[in-house]
Amino acid sequence: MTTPAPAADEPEPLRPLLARIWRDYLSHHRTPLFLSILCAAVVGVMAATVLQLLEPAIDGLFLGRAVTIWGVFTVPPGEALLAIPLIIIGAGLIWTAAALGQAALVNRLGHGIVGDIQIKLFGAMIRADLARLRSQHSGGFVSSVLFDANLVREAFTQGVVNYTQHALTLFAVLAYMAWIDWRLTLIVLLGAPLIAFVIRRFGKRMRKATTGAMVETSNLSTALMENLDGVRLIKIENREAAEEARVGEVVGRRQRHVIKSADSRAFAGPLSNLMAMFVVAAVMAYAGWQARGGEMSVGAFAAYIGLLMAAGQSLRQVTNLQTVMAEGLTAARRLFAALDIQPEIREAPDAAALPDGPVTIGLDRVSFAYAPAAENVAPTLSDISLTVAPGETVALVGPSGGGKSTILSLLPRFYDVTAGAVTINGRDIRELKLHDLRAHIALVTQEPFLFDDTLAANIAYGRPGASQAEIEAAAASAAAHDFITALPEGYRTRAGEAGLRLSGGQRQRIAIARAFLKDAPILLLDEATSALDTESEALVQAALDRLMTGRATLMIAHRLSTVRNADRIYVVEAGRIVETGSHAGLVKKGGLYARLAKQQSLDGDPVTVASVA
Ligand SMILES: Nc1ncnc2c1ncn2[C@@H]1O[C@H](COP(=O)(O)OP(=O)(O)OP(=O)(O)O)[C@@H](O)[C@H]1O
Repeated sequence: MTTPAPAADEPEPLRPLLARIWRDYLSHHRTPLFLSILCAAVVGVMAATVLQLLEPAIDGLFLGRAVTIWGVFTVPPGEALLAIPLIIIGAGLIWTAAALGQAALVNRLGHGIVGDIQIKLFGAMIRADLARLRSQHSGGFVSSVLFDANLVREAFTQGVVNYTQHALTLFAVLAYMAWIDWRLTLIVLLGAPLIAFVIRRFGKRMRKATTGAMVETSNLSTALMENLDGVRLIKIENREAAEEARVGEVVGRRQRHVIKSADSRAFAGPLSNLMAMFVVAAVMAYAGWQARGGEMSVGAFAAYIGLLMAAGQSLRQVTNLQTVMAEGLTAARRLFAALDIQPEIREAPDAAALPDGPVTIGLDRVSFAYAPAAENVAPTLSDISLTVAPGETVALVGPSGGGKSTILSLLPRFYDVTAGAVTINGRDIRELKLHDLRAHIALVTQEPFLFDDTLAANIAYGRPGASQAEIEAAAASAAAHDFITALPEGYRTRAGEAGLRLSGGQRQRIAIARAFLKDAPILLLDEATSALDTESEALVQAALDRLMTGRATLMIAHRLSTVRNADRIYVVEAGRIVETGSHAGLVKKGGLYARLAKQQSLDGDPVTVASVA
């Protein structure tokens, strides 16, 4: 239920990670990236440049001296009143244009990258092996797609673009400061590592806290989804308050991490400010003492202090970036780890096409285990052999947990066999194109899944280009047309999570219509009628009988009444086939099947052993 915490302290392979972010995401957007860095550079330099104007402004405007602007233009005393405001407006316009350009470019780039990551992540998730998807709660994926991708964006915007801006501001400010008084600047530079040290310490704490918050966000998303999925159970067991408390705990844990991280971020500011104030005080004392001796003008003094404050600000930003970067890189590591897991069920490079037409299915001495073989643990399936020819219906029956559903899931390669082979027309399915294999199979399960889309789209899910006439013909064959047309919006009625709630039998008939439309030569039925009442079952069974005609059908049924007409019945117990034959033959044999049939007749099942025998 909980997502394993990414190890916060394990060494980060930073270079390959950054190289990959560059290769996979940034390098596709070189021009906007270059432009945004250029804009950031202009913003950075402008911030320092405007501050530097303080010196000529004060000296020119208040003291009426001739001043030199940026060491280049000399302004006579009478013109400073006009020149300096005009220069400030000019610099302000450039600054603003660059800042606007930077924001627009970074927003597009950053969110574009988030989109790229989200699409890639979803692609990897939907192509992942069923075994892997089953082993992880979907809440973890949701939180990764929604939140982790954004952390990477923040690292990019803050890290790449803001870093450039603040680093350049810092560099330009220090250069101006050195230009005004290099000795003083040297003293200031000696104080800088102290501020950096304080900020780094907080950064480390913050990084730890944000890693924790990331894990708890994923747990929260899991808890929320689980509660929505299990809402009926929660209500019937009166567990609302208990669930509230459980989610409250996760929220609380997440909150603690988030507060710690926010505290570190917030405390680092004032504390480094305090340090900066010490430096400013020292500079004031020294500069004031120098000014007395006439070695520093008032303007230069004011500009120096202004620049010093700006330097403190930029230094704080630059040092703070490492926390954002650490956060983003931790998220990137998680994302890349998820993206890098290659599905084990893959198509062979020289996979053969499977032509359309009837097929024969075979299982040839198949063994299978969900987990890697361990001592003293029997595999889920052992030595299973069976065949289904075109037009034949073969049934799997047996006690719960025997392995029937597992056999079915081997055919579309949801899992691959551990030993033996599943074949189609005598050819191992691992040698076939995966797309062709699955295109040859229609699957109808006990609880068919409907998307939150129209009924027409749900029926045509396996054949998106199907015409309305084809959809209606399939629905008619599945005994679904009449109930669909009786709905106010007919085929345009929305079904699925937020749409119309259909009865079990109706959903089943939509699934059968889907299978009719797919018109695949292999039909897999996994307890397709066991959830239905007798009346629904009769309708669905009639539809299924029509669907099975001419196809190779492998079906699982708990109610033996539904397998009575099967060409062959395989009785599966503890992963092995223990009996094979027709209904009548197996009843006569007096083995496990006969016992099951007897049990069901005692339970009032409509088919009794006597009625068949
Ligand atoms: N995804 C899975 N991972 C690990 N073990 C599994 C998985 N699915 C099923 N099993 C195990 O494999 C065995 C066979 O299960 P399977 O669902 O194939 O039986 P079944 O005969 O279809 O049962 P039922 O009639 O109750 O549906 C069971 O012991 C089950 O616990």
